[in-house]
Amino acid sequence: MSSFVNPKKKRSGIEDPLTFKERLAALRNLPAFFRMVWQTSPGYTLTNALLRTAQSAMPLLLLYIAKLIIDEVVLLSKGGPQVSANHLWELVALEFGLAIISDALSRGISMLDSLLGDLFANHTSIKIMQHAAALDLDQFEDSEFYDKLERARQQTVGRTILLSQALSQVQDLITMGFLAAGLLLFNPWLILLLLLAVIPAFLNESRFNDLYYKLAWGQTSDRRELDYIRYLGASDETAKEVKLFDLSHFLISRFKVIADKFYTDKKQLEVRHAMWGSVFAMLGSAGYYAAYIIIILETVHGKLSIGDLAFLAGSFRQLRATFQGILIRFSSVTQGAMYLRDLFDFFEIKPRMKATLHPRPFPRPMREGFVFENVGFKYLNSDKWAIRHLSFTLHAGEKLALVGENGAGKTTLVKLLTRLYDPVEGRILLDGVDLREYDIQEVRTQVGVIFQDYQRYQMTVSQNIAVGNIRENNNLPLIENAARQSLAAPLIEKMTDGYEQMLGRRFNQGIELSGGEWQKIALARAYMKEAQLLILDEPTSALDARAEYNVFLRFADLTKDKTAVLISHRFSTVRMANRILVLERGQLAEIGSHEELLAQKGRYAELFELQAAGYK
Ligand SMILES: Nc1ncnc2c1ncn2[C@@H]1O[C@H](COP(=O)(O)OP(=O)(O)OP(=O)(O)O)[C@@H](O)[C@H]1O
Repeated sequence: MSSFVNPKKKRSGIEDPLTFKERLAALRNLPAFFRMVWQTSPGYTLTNALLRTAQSAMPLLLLYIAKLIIDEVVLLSKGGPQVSANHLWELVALEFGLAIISDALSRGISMLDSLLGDLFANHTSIKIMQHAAALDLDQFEDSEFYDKLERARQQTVGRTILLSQALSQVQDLITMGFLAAGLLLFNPWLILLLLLAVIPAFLNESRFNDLYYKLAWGQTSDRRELDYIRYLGASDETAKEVKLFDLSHFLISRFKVIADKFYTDKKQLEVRHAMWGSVFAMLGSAGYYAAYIIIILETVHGKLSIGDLAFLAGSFRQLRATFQGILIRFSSVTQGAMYLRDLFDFFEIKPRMKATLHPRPFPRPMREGFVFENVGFKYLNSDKWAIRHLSFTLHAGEKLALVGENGAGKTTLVKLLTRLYDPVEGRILLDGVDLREYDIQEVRTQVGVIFQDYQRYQMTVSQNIAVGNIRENNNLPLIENAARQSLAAPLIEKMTDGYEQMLGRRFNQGIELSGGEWQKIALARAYMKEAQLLILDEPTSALDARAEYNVFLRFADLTKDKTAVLISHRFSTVRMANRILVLERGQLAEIGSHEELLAQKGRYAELFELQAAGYK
């Protein structure tokens, strides 16, 4: 299979620099987000909301009780022996009780945030995997779709932070409501002063939020390069070449250039932010002290008690601090809310391949085989036909080899046979009925295929083989049998842990295999189920010539009564097939047996001679 990396289209969503208004609009994603959180665990969500509401009343209650205590102390200090201190101690006990409750609430809230966050990340990851599995293969090849999936996937863990931040934001707003109500009751003018103290600071913070965001946005592609260099410079997959080509100096100096530029830009902004931030903080403090002076004067003139003074000054201070907390959190909450859009967009993508309402069962046994009728296919992201005007029959029981130069369309043909894609033009018939009429799951069960770019699962040997028929995951005799058939058994028997041997270097005690060894293991997957059509798309390219020959001899033997398609660039293998189909730029060039095609002296004969000459 050959596919080029597409030049990235303009990436949607988050990467465009958004205005402040647009960022506010992103908050509209939050209700849907909270619905998802609710679905994750209604019990935890409700408890969390209740605890947070209770907690948001605490600052006001504590301040008010402190006021009552101060007033009571003043009264007692002035009063004679007839004044009882009982009430004072009741109040102190009440404050003590509230302080304990408030601590317990905080603990409960952070515990629930953390648990709910974990559950949410798991729930979302599962939803993403389920949704991705339901989509079509060609959707994964659309770069915009892929970006969405990538971001949705990366963001699941980040969203747990959003959860606690968004909840804290709501909680702080309620706290502010309570405190503001307290202030309003005593002196409405103080609210005006408060607004004066915080609004300029808010506007300043928003402006800097925007500047930070724009800076980060402008650096997106450099940042990706930085991540890429970091990966190249320190990863198991690249270590070999980095050493041999002595790339580390080159990579480090490139990294330094970009990273230093980031640092300088960020530093400039940080310094400006710190300067303006202090100016507006001063303004805020001036507002606070103006209010404080008013309260002090009113107290001196006897309009307010000492307790009122403490209460009002405390409320004012706390209101300002809470508001600043909201400001600081604001940018990360909106940023998080914008990423949510990617997640929701991803969930809204629907599969395009239509399932029939009344699917037919796969014929058992297949009688006629597959007929391609003028089949044409082009990939979603390409204007070029990968296959066009293709008509031929794959008879039941036949062994057909596909031959053609790189990019001729061999893998595409296989993908059409397995219904990873549907033809754009023409149709494929199975026993006279359009392949689309059959149950897609049945097609996938009855057709066994091993692609050239098969996955190397970083799992045990037995799991690596069982993926060919994962329902038989625990059926060791079947797995061992498959390994014997693909000629992988002798290799596995030499491993320390045999079938339980972990493969790949990612996990503890995993061992790395050679390309050919991996292929033998992957080939065993083909023998895990009783498929009627078996397809090997060049999964033997890393085997040496003798091993490939043996594998195909065995394959021909084991598929005696089955239909088989094989793709190989080695003609010694290809000639074992009953018929050979030569593809040229997506079209059928020749079809026939090895002898017939040689006699025709066409494309096949030319390619065959070319390879034979190489061995002379
Ligand atoms: N996912 C894809 N998206 C877009 N174009 C693709 C994709 N996969 C393949 N193509 C294009 O379709 C054409 C046929 O590719 P295909 O992989 O079927 O060739 P092939 O004969 O299997 O090649 P090879 O021998 O190199 O494996 C090529 O021009 C290729 O660039």
